[in-house]
Amino acid sequence: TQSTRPQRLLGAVQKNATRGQPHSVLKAIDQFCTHTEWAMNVGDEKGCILDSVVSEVNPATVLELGTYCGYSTVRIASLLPPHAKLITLEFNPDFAAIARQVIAWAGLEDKVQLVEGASGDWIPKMKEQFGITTFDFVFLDHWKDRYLPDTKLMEECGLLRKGTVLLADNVICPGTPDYLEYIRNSPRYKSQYFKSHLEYTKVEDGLEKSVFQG
Ligand SMILES: Nc1ncnc2c1ncn2CCCCCNC(=O)c1cc(-c2ccc(F)cc2)cc(O)c1O
Ligand SMILES: [Mg+2]
Repeated sequence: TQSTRPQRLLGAVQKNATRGQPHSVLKAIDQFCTHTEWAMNVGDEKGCILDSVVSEVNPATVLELGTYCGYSTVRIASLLPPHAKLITLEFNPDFAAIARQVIAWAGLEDKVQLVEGASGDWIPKMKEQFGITTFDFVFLDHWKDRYLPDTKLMEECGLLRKGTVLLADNVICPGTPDYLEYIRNSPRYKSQYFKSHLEYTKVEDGLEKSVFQG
């Protein structure tokens, strides 16, 4: 039977990366996606911007919306302080199964809790299920038409505090126009656009960093 792209990506990690070395996992995925098959990981160019924002925030609690194969999960978790926790939500069980193995290969399973399900269902349950009061950092990389409703949902559920940083992928390509309009015009956020390119291409894309003002 035919393998899927995530299965082929995992194979490239197991073949070319060293267990317990997150940077080698990222390098293996980026090489696979550059030379063999494009895949919708945040990639190395936007990944460096992600790294700088995560390092600046130094978060104890992280929420990632949209795990896919776990590339950005590994990227973020490898920068977290010892007792920090990253919760990542993935809707697609096949993607989640691959991501678990990629995260394990990087040796980061103790910092990561991968939850299968839709963001809209899980965001209201974060406090009771995981003992989270608020998130220090949120990476939005799931369905582009869920960025806005889920941000409003996080506000309503009291998951954001003064200073929480939201970082949104793909605000240009595929694009999240309603989210950008809201977040850039809301007095409750201070936003900044980081111009970059769609992973592994020359197409323009970028990340929007927004700080919740409380
Ligand atoms: N927990 C949850 N709740 C709701 N939805 C959930 C979810 N967990 C997952 N999903 C469902 C997300 C599915 C993947 C989202 N990402 C994308 O759709 C995406 C697409 C491109 C792209 C760009 C140009 C092209 F020509 C083609 C594709 C690039 C990217 O960086 C992308 O992140
Ligand atoms: Mg993305």
